[in-house]
Amino acid sequence: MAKAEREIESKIKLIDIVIELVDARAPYSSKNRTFDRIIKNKPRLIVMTKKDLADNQVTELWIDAFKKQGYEAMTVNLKSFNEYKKIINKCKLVLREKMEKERSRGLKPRAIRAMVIGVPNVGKSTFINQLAKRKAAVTGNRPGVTKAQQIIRVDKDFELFDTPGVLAPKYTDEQIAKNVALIGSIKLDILPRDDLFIYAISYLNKYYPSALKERYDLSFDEQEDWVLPVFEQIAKVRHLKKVRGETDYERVMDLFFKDLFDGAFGSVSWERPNV
Ligand SMILES: Nc1nc2c(ncn2[C@@H]2O[C@H](COP(=O)(O)OP(=O)(O)OP(=O)(O)O)[C@@H](O)[C@H]2O)c(=O)[nH]1
Repeated sequence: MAKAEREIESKIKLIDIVIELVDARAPYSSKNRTFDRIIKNKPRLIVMTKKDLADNQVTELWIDAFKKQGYEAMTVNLKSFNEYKKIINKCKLVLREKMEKERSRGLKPRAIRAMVIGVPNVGKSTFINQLAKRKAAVTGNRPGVTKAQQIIRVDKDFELFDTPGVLAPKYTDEQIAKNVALIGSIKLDILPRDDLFIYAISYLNKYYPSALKERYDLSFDEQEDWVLPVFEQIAKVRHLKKVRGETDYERVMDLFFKDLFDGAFGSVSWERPNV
């Protein structure tokens, strides 16, 4: 087992609940399934971040899908004031029965201890910093917690490790690599740019045709030979200069990806659950 995995595994033993952050725009692709092996049966809350950038209807489908798999799931916009509190409240709710049982057995009331995990760029630091800003992190000098391990005590009922568990997504699957690139979590150059461009345009045409129409006055039939006409149309609408009489395809792709990351197509989810 790799060092990062071993570290996460040893911390998991010390906590009551894992908060697994995934990106709402691609909740499957922005998960690393190694976490499942490490976490095993520990209570887990799946939090889909970046709710504001995703398609609400699709996010609702994902919440249902995760619940069907037996997970607690919710979505948040961590950029919205105080929304992180919903995560804490949900953790408390998920563990209410367990904590009540402990109390009824005569155990001393104690805070729930949680840990955040996720692949890069899903909002782990944003969430942890929001908690840390309000409360000083205290070095854990309790049993089982190493000196270097910092714990943020949010209130008397909730504590959080200040360092998240991070694992990179697995890019072995090309579809996962595409989705993770399209949500901006990895550099685009992991894949041939034109493949990614064609995939993204085709996906938008299928699921968000009005976004393409609005931005580029573009609509096309997948059955027809559409790729070159799409390049031409984007170049025309955006008044791109021709280079030696030819459309500058690289510039078209630059423009498209800039538009994409600037949110020009509105709220877009890049994957849907298999329902
Ligand atoms: N729009 C939006 N942006 C968010 C949200 N949550 C996080 N972000 C942004 O996403 C980017 C990545 O957030 P981080 O908190 O750095 O993510 P991380 O998981 O700690 O990333 P690593 O440090 O790479 O592991 C930042 O630009 C955040 O401002 C959200 O709910 N909505």
